[in-house]
Parts: sequence; C-alpha cells; structure tokens
Amino acid sequence: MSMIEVRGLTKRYGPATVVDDLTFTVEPGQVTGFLGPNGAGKSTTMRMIVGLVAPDRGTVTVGGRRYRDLPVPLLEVGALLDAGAVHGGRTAYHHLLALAVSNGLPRTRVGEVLSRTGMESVAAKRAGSFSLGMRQRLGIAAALLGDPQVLIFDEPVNGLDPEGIRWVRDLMRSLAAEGRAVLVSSHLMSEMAQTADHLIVVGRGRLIADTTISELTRTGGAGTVLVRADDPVALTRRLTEAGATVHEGLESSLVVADMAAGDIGRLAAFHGIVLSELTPQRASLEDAFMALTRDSVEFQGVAA
Ligand SMILES: Nc1ncnc2c1ncn2[C@@H]1O[C@H](COP(=O)(O)OP(=O)(O)OP(=O)(O)O)[C@@H](O)[C@H]1O
Repeated sequence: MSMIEVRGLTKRYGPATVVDDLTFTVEPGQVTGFLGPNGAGKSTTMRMIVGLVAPDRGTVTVGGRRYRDLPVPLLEVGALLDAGAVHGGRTAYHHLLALAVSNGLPRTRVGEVLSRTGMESVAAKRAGSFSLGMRQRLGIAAALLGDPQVLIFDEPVNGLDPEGIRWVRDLMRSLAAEGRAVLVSSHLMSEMAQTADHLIVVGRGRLIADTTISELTRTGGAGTVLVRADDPVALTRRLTEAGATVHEGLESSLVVADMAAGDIGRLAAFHGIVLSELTPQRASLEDAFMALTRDSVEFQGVAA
C-alpha cells in the first residue's frame, strides 16, 4: 500500500492556483524527493498532507486514512515543516517531553530521539540559543518521536553546513532502509540526486515529472557520444558518411550525435580506426531539471 496518496490535490489563494490537480504517491522503503523551483507549491502540498491547509479540491491520505481521521497523528506521520516553530525558552529535552506527554507517548522516546539525532549533549540547552543546524535536528527529533512509518521533511538541509547536510542525507536513507516512507522537498536537483530513489517534480503547482533519477538523466540526456580516435579526421569522414553528426570536442576528441556508441565502435573497427575512448554523454541532472522546469520558473534571469 502507498503510504501517502495524493489525488487531484488543488489549492487556490485568491486568483492564484498554487497547487493544481496534483496526483502522486509516496511508497514505503524509499526516499521520495519533492522537487521544484521556489514557489512551486511544495510547502503548501506538504501542509495539506498533514492537515494544516485545507485543499479546495482533491484528497490526500496517510496510510489509507485522511489526516484528521488518525487517532494519534504523531504515531503515523512525523513532519518537519518549519524549524523555527519551537518555544525558544524551553530546553530541547523539555520541548520533546511536552510533545511526548501531550500525545500520550512514553517518556523514554525523548531519550531515544535525542540520541538518534545526535543531540544528547545539547538536550539541556534552550532551543532559543540553537544554531539553524541544531534547530533542524530538534525538528527532526520531534518528527521521529512517535516512531511513525511516514516522514515529511520540508527543505531539511536549508542553511546547513556540509557536515549537517551529509548527516540529514544519511538519516533519510536509513529511515527509508527501515521501511519507512520518506518525502523530502528541495529546490536543488544536486541534493536530491544523492538522496532520493523516486522524484516528484513540480512547477507552478503542477506535476511535471514522476520519475527516478536514472530515468530523468536518460530522457534529459543529450544523446551524444564522446569519442577519441587515433585518426579523428578519417573517423569524422566515416561517421558523417554513415549519417552521424560530428563536432570537434576538447583536446581533439569528437562529439558524435545521431549514432549510438555501439554503432560508432563497430564502424571504427570495420575501418581499422583505433578508439581510445567511447563515452555516451548524459545531461547532468541539473541540466535535466532545468530543461523540465524551464517554463515553470516564476522569475527567470535575463541574460546580459
Ligand atoms: N497562506 C498563503 N496565502 C497566500 N499565498 C500563499 C500562501 N502560502 C503560500 N502562498 C503562495 O503559494 C505559492 C506556493 O508556495 P509554497 O511555499 O507552497 O511553494 P514552495 O514550492 O514550497 O516554494 P519555496 O521553496 O519557496 O518554499 C507561492 O507563490 C506562495 O507565495
């Protein structure tokens, strides 16, 4: 069963449709990346999943039930939506304890999540004195408190240093490895490439792609092949005669379009031309993402 099912979800603010007929699922045992440029509607969608924003149309269920029908939501779904939403005067320990007690969770969970998020040494410090990285960890600890099968993180690496980013990334992976469904938003493709199994790409509130990382690079790939040969001039002639398009690349390499790598290799062998490199080129993930979302970015830079 899908852990999160979003069906035709739509949200309007005044004249603007910020989430537009969105349908996707989030599966257990995977990190699902929720990717889109700023303002694409990711936060609004996540808020609708956890019942903080009411949709104008469509439905969303967590573990087969609507959020408002979950008896103790914290046991089913944990969310980090806004790391700033912590009572600054409370210590990390007391913040988590208050949450545990008000949700009927055993006090022992507090120590467990403090340990999992590496916060034991700062448990007695006031949350108000925390760095952004520590506030993120505290928010993640709160999300884990009910040991839920579904986790939702809105831009969890924003503002973190490289070590913090790696920590969050490893945590997401380990949560998925435990069989949980993890939905994590980002506007950075490079970040998702290292974390997500599955990608939901949105732009202007609409679904642009529901895909995997490898599928995205394949379809967004430039489809060219980088070739190095002992006789590039002869190879260029043979390739062109056979219908390929050939451009000069860097350091006397050739960039070949309209012919697959295997065919280039066979053609070279047939004509006795030695190849020292034959590499299919893939568009970078960033290129693939930009190509996908080009029409849906709200404000585009203008080239000088
Ligand atoms: N309460 C609100 N009232 C009016 N407009 C809103 C409200 N919340 C969000 N919006 C608008 O909805 C659009 C989508 O915002 P949302 O925060 O969901 O996008 P996002 O993809 O999470 O972007 P970001 O990465 O910038 O947070 C934006 O144009 C935003 O200004």
